[in-house]
Amino acid sequence: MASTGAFPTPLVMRLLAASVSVSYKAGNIIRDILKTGELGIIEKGRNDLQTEADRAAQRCIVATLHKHFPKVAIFGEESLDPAIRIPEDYIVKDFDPEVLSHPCPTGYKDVTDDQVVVWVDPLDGTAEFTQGLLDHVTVLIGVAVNGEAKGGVIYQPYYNYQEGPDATLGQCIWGLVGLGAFGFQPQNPPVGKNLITTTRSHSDWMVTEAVNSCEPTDIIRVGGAGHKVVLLLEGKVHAYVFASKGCKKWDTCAPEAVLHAIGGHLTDLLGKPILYYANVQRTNSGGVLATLHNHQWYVDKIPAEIKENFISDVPSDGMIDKKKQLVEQIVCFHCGGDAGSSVDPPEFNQVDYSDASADVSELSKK
Ligand SMILES: Nc1ncnc2c1ncn2[C@@H]1O[C@H](COP(=O)(O)O)[C@@H](OP(=O)(O)O)[C@H]1O
Ligand SMILES: [Mg+2]
Ligand SMILES: [Mg+2]
Ligand SMILES: [Mg+2]
Repeated sequence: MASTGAFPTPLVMRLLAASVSVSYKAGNIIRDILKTGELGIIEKGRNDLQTEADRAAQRCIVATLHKHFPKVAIFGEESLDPAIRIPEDYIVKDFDPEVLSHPCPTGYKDVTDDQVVVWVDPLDGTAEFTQGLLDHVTVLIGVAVNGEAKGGVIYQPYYNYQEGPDATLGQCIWGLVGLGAFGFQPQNPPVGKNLITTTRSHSDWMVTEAVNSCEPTDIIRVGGAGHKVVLLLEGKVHAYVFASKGCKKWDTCAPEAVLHAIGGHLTDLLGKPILYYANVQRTNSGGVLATLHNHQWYVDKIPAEIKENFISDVPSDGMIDKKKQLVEQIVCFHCGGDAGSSVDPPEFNQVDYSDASADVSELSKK
């Protein structure tokens, strides 16, 4: 693995490099499962589906990152059956050389395991995936540092799929706040329009009302938080407005980091930051608002009657630490680390690594 001369490669860069590499594998797994036609759909709740592709991709990503970074807290969307064994080839050994070729921004050089939380959405846009709207699907791996979204990987497994059966599928976008974002062509949205994207499968009157209050010239209803942020990155929309508590931390961590890395913003509807500490509530109770430019204009456009239905992660007195104590106590999962950790949050997938015998112990050393 590359390192910076006599100094070991900093944790954040290694995490991002491993996340980029494993996102390609997760994309392969998703495409292979779709080809079998056996999606194994489970209804987790109302309008909330899980497929075998969600399950398998999460196993691959979490097992890989856990193997390389055993002391980092990793939270995935899906609750998984711990009895299911993970195939050996799900453990990806590579660390993306392109990521490692970049210098680590100064602020991350001393970041330690306990300051990092990884948020994994193995397949964002599941509803659309089951309906064949494949370009709405992304794999999201977000790296939070001290509770803030800083690094992100957005892998699009079906990028290019309109080009026909011989096209090479997939695009990996990644970014780190302070370094930049890579793997796509940044574009500014068209002048003289106000294109707003929002959910296509989780809408209600408040979602629509909030979009309308932002004076859209066009409304683009598509699936996936990751996909909607890609539309922002590519200059296809001006804002992503979602007045709902339906998105979770794994939906927004990676997209927020990539967007922020090129100067954009992803906040709640009140314009307050979304927090990504290990013990923060999973739900984005403040809704989601993302833009590349003019963020405050959109915050100001959301009517007070809508805003009052949403609760920021950051309390009005700005005391984040106090708020942290108020959230439901969830003991963070530090594999092989903190001996006091006895309870896994329900969202954390409990995986069986016994078949995953790839020897990556050298790589996890600092
Ligand atoms: N009401 C709701 N219930 C459950 N999940 C919701 C939801 N609203 C949004 N989400 C989740 O937020 C993500 C983006 O939603 P949307 O595509 O509607 O914009 C999706 O992630 P997943 O597809 O990873 O589950 C979706 O499931
Ligand atoms: Mg889901
Ligand atoms: Mg999602
Ligand atoms: Mg998902």
